[in-house]
Amino acid sequence: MSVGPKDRMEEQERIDYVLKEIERKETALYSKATGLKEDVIELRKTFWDDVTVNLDEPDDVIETQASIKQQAEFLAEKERFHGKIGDELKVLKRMKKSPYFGRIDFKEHGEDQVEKLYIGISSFLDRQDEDFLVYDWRAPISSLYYDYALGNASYNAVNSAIEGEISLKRQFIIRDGILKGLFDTGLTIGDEMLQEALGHNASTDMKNIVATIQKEQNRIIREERSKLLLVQGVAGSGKTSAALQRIAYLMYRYREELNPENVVLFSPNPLFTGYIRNVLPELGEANVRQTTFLEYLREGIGEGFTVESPFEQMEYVLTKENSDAYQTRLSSMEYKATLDFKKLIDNYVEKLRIEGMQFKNISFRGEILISKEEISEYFYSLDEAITPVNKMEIVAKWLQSELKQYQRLEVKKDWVMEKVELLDKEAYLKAYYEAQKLDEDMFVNEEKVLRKAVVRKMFGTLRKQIEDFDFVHVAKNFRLLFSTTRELENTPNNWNAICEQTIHDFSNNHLTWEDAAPYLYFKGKLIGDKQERAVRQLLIDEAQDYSSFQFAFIRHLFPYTRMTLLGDINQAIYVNVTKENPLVPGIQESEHERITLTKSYRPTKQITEFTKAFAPGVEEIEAFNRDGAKPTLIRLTDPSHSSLAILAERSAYLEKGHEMIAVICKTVQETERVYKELKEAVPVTQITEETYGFSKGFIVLPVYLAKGIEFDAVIIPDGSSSNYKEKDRTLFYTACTRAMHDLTIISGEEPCHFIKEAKVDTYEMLEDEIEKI
Ligand SMILES: Nc1ncnc2c1ncn2[C@@H]1O[C@H](COP(=O)(O)OP(=O)(O)OP(=O)(O)O)[C@@H](O)[C@H]1O
Repeated sequence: MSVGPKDRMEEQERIDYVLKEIERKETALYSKATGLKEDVIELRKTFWDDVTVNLDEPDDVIETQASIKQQAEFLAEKERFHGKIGDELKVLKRMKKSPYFGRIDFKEHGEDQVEKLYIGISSFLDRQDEDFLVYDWRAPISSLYYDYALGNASYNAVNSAIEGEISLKRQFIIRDGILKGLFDTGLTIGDEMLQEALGHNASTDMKNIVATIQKEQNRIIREERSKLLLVQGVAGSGKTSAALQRIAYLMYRYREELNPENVVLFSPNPLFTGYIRNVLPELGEANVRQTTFLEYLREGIGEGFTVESPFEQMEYVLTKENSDAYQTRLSSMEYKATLDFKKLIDNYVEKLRIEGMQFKNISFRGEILISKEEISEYFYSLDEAITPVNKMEIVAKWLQSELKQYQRLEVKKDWVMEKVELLDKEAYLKAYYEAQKLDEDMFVNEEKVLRKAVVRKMFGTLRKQIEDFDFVHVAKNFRLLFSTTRELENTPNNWNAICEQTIHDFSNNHLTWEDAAPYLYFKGKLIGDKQERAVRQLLIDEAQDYSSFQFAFIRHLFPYTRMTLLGDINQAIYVNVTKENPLVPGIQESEHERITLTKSYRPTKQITEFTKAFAPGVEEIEAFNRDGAKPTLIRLTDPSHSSLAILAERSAYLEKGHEMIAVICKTVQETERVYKELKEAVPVTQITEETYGFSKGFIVLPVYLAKGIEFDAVIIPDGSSSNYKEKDRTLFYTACTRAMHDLTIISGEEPCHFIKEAKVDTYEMLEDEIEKI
């Protein structure tokens, strides 16, 4: 459909009009904000003037408290209001650049008038606050824009479906208030806009996609019925984008009930967390709780252990094939990823209800006050039917009261007076005033009070230990699981060897990644865990990398939470976790909705056509129709020329205008080697597990840190058959699909067999070109 100059002029006039209205609103808000700011400053200055302070009688104290509270609330309300205006102003500032991106003309059945609906990042009303000049993209009516072509259409209003007809669907590219592009389309969202969105250079910050959300992605964003939403999507199909717009949608839809703290997003690594941090603020929403599962586990496990990261586990798998313990470790990983292992833990906890629970002595100044045997005796004297967690609560109460007795005895001992001198000034004064209040001999009292103060302070640590259930020897109990449960049914053949290996790691206070979630789960079974009851929505990106055990544990931790799992089985890079992953089609899950995305938007058509030949899965992969050069394979007779080849490709890509060029390696070992060689020649950044952000330029990183991220061009420095074997298929596929515009694979004479699976006309081959230079 063609758009004429008249349409263009009319649309620009409307943009100008809306911009003027935005500016008017902005001015009004600014003056309101300035007034409020002055009020807040004044209120802070004169806070105490309006508070009646009288502490003579208990009644007066209560009245004073009420008065302070009232004044504080008044101030907080003003500050909140000021903050809200600030947020509104931020949105208006963004709207001034591009007030909207879409328009649909919709005639509701039974109405005479066609309504022109303009859709942008936020709603904007006219000056009478009556008509919408712009509709928020998340408003129910805006779903028309994403879900329908021209013709019959409907959307869900409060209680019913509104039916009608769309007679026009128009898309705008507006930059700094100027109309740069205008397309009418009969399709859902036209190709032109997508071409424009995807044709840009890659960025260090992810962009929002609200202007070009596709119908399938819109389903993910707006799905509200299911408790569990499973999204399997091929590389670059917009899973992360949909997840973030979904959060923005839910925050809008449930703005009365949902705060940023009620939503948690698990992402694969800190670099990725940094990469997506701007999407929600750009849409006018605050960032929700974002963390990695590793961080979450480390926090729960505490400081007693070093916890291996999934990346360290991965590096082990990829580089330690020759170590003696390798096979045992692999089967340990496999088994500990399963629900069988969870069952084993559950059975073991059941056994501990009857016997064998390990405790720690409660000691004070080198002397055992309450022995572990006494604690055990008390524990097992309680009714067997009570769960261990509830029993621990009872034991803790008992210990606190026992402690009180010891505290009383301790006060009279000689050592106490020596410690009195070490009391800080505040504690000393407190004790002194307390003594003064007692109606007896001041001198005698002072010593008594000071003694008590010293002992109370020193017993404080013990009380805290009991409060934290630190009288239970969780680590020893877990370790004993591996020495008392030998040769069980359903355990792997080499269970004994696995047990020895686990005990060895444990004795060094080290938890492998495969043990981390099981240990925390076990800990929770004994002393209770931090169930996240306030969390309403949990989104897990790269969900293909979680094991069945980890999922079961997450469900246990988030009992009242709706979950969205997004991932790609093709990119499951961790060993043995995929078998029972809920993303695998056919895996039984109750009350769930499954959405599959098959179109890949990130890479050019040429890259997708090449990579889909060796994609590990069986599902269809459809390329988005964006043109680029075919991927290049550079075969070297002398592999030591690899750096030269990388540098030549880098120069060519810079010349093409690429700003983010990544050399993606298989392992950290390879990354370090390549980085060392390259940094002698050009500025280059190495990305490690601790990297929280990166700038544009030339970077080197292992594939598992590139998960979820994209680059203008990707160079794979060693795609030889000696480096990538069949078991590395998902790694190789993940590395290749990070490229938006260009992909180069360098190999020795024998490229990995995945490349041979691709048709020869899907890539360019250069042989010995570099060597000729
Ligand atoms: N509807 C869309 N409009 C514009 N851009 C889109 C759209 N969908 C996806 N993209 C772009 O495609 C790229 C890939 O998206 P995203 O990272 O969300 O995909 P993904 O499925 O999470 O990828 P992967 O699994 O490979 O990490 C991003 O640049 C994103 O902005």
